[in-house]
Amino acid sequence: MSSAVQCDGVWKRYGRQPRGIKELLVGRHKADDSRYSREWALRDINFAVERGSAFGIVGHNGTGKSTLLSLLLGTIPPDRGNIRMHGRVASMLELGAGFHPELTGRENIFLYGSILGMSLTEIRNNLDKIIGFSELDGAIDNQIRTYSSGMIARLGFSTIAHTPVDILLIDEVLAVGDSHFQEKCGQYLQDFKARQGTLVIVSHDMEALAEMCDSGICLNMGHVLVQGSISNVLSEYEAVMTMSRREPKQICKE
Ligand SMILES: Nc1ncnc2c1ncn2[C@@H]1O[C@H](COP(=O)(O)OP(=O)(O)OP(=O)(O)O)[C@@H](O)[C@H]1O
Repeated sequence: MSSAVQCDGVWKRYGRQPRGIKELLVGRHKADDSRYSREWALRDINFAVERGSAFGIVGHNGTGKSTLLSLLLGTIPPDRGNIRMHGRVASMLELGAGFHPELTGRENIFLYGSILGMSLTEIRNNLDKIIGFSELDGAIDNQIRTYSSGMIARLGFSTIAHTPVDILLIDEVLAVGDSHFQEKCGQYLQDFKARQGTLVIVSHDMEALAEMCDSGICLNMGHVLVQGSISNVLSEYEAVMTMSRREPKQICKE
C-alpha cells in the first residue's frame, strides 16, 4: 500500500493577535511584548494515510483539527515540516461556501464545479448526475437564496461527490440533510474508499468515525496525544474526555 497523505514534523502557529485593550489602543510595538507569546496551534505532527483508507482526527475544541485540515488542503503553509498530498484534493469543510446566492442551483454547479477544478466538459458530463444525487430536480432552476441550509449542503455535497478527486478532506459534514440523504452520503463515502479514494475526517461523531475510519489521531493542545487504529484512538479520546470532566488540568500538561 502507498501513502496518499504524508505529514512529517509539521508545526504551525498563527500571527499574534492583539490581546487586551492596551495593545489595541497603543499598538503592538508599544505594548509589553514579553507578556504575549505566539502559541503553537500544532506541534510536531507526523502521520501517513494509506491510499483507499479513512483517517479520523479527534480532539477537544481548539486543539488544532481545522488547522491541520487547512494545512492538508494547502490554504495555509506549515511553519516547519513537510506535507505531501499524492493526488487531487477536495474539501468538504463548509458545504456551499462557494455558492452565489443570486445564481440558480444549476448555475452554481458550474460556478462551484470550476472552483473545485472541474473543466466545463467535466461539469456538463456530470450535470445530470449531480442534480440527480442532490434530489433537487424541482428546485434546481431557483436561486440559491431561496434554498434551505439542508438543500445548499445537499447541492454542495453532490457537486464535490462528482468532482474527480483522490483525497477528500471532511470537517464535520457527515450529517448532510435528512436521514435518507445522510445514508446516501455515507454510502458514497464507502464507495469512494472502495475505489481507492482517501478520506481525512474531522468529527465529534464517534459512532460515524468508528464506522468509517481505519486509523486516526487524537490531538490535545496542538500535539498528538495518541495515534493508531481508530478503535484505539477513540477509546483513548473517551478516556481523556472523562478525565478532563473530572480533572481538567491534568490533560493540559505537556
Ligand atoms: N486564524 C487564526 N488566527 C489565530 N489563531 C487561530 C486562528 N485559527 C485558529 N487559531 C487558534 O489555533 C488553535 C487551533 O484552532 P483550530 O480551529 O484548528 O482548532 P479545532 O480543533 O478545529 O477547534 P474546533 O473543534 O472548535 O473547531 C486555537 O487555539 C485557535 O484559537
